[in-house]
Amino acid sequence: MGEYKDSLHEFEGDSDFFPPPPRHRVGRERIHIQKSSVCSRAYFVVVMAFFHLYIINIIALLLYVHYNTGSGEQDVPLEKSAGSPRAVPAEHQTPSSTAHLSPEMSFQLPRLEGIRVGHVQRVSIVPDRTHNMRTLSLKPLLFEIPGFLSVEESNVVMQLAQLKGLTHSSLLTNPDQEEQLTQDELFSLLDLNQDGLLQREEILSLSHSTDGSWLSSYNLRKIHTGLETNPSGVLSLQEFKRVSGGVLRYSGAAQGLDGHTKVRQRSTHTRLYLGEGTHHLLKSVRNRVTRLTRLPSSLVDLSEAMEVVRYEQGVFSHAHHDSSPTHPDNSCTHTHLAANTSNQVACRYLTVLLYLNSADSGGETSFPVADNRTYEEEVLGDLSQQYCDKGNLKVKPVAGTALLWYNHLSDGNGWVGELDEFSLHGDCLVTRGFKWTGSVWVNIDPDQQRQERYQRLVSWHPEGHSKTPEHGDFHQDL
Ligand SMILES: O=C(O)CCC(=O)C(=O)O
Ligand SMILES: [Fe+2]
Repeated sequence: MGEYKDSLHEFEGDSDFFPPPPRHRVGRERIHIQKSSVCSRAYFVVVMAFFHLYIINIIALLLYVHYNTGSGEQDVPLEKSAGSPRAVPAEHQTPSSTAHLSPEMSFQLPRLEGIRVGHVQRVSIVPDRTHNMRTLSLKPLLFEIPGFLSVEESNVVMQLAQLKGLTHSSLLTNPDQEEQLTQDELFSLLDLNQDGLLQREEILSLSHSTDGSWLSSYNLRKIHTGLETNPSGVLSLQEFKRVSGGVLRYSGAAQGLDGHTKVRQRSTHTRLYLGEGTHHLLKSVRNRVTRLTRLPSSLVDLSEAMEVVRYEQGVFSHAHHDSSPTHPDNSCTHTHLAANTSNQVACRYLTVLLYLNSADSGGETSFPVADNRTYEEEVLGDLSQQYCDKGNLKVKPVAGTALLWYNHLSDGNGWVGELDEFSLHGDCLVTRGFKWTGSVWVNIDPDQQRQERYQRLVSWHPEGHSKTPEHGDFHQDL
C-alpha cells in the first residue's frame, strides 16, 4: 500500500512537471473530441462484434432447426442418386420412379425418427396434403398415421379383396390335417437355420409359421422351459421330442384353451398385387408406402403383395414377429433366387398395417413388450391371449388408419440389422363384428449384397438394359 501511495505521489509530481494544457475553450473541446471519438470507435467495434455474433447465431439456429426437424425433407420421398439418398420434391415423383441399388454404392436405408412417444410429425404421402404421424413407441419404432386411406378407399380395397376371392389358409381347409405334421417336421420348421438344434431365438421368433398357424403359449412355454433347463441351452431333435412329450400339435382347428394348439380360425385372406397393371388405388397404396417410408421405390416395388385378412368374431392370433432373426445360413424367401442356401425365411424389414374398417369391438393390435425393457423375464410365458390384457400397447382398429413399425433394428451402417424382439405383436380377439386389415411388408435382405444381386437379377433385361422390373407374374400369386 505504502509503495503504491509513493508511486502515486511520484506520478502527481511528474504531472506537475509538464505544463498544463492551454486553458482556452478550443483546446478543451479538441481533447474532448479526441476522447469521444476513441470511445465511439471502441463502442462501434463492440457493437459490430455483437451484431456479427448475433447474425451467426441466428444462421446457426436456422440451420439447426432445418436439419433437425427435417423441414422440407419431411414431406418428400427419397430417391437414390449417386450413392446417397437424395430428396425428390413430392410433385416430381412419379409412380414409376425407381431407385435401383447398385453394388458399387454403399447405400444407406433411410429410417424415420421417432423422437419420443407422442411426437407428431407431418408427412406427405399423397400430393397436395399432409398427414399427421404420431410416434406410438420407440422400441419397436412404431408410428400411427390416421387417414392413410380414406374410408371410401378402405371400402374399395375390401371389395377388391372380395372380388379376388378370400380363402382359408391351405392347412386349415381340412380339419383332418390336424395330426399331419410330425414332431420331426415341426422341429424342422422351428429350426430356422437348419443346424439341427433349436436355439432360444428360433423359438422366440417362430411362433408364427408362413401358413397362418400359430403355436400355443402352452407349447411354446413347454419347449422354452425344456430349452432353458437343458445345460447346453439348445435342443436337439431327441431332446425336443422328450420335452414336447408327444402333446405337441402344430396345425389344425382350434382346441380351446386347454393347453393345446390354438390357431387362427375363421379368418380368410387374399393377396393383392400392388405393382404395375393393378388397380390404381392399389398402386397408390404402394406409392404412399414408398413416400411414407422414404425407401427407394425399387425396394417397395419388389416386395411381396399386400395381404388382406378378414377376421370373424372370435378370431385372434398369438403374438409373433413378422420377420425372422438374421442368420448367415438363412436366405430370405424373396431373394433366395440369388442365394445358395436352402433355408428360406421371411425377411420383412418393416410392416405397414392398414385398418380397413373399425372393428365393432375388440380386434386391437397388441404390442405386449413395446418400450418395456424387462420383457425378457416376463413375456415368453404369456404369449397366449393374455398378451392382450397385459400388453404394454394396444391399438384400436380405425378405418383408414395405418400403423408402421420396423421389424429390424439398423445394423449401424444404414442397413438391416438384428430382428427387433420388441416388435412382437398379435391381434386381440374380435369380440363383435368383423375386422379387416391389409398388411404391406417391405422385404429387404439383411445381406445387402444378396439384396443387390437379387435386384439386378429381377431387373435384368435381354437387351442388356436394366429396366423397371416387370414382375407381375412373379408376385401375382404370392
Ligand atoms: O391384425 C392385426 O392386428 C395384426 C395382423 C398381423 O400381425 C399379421 O397379419 O401379421
Ligand atoms: Fe404380424
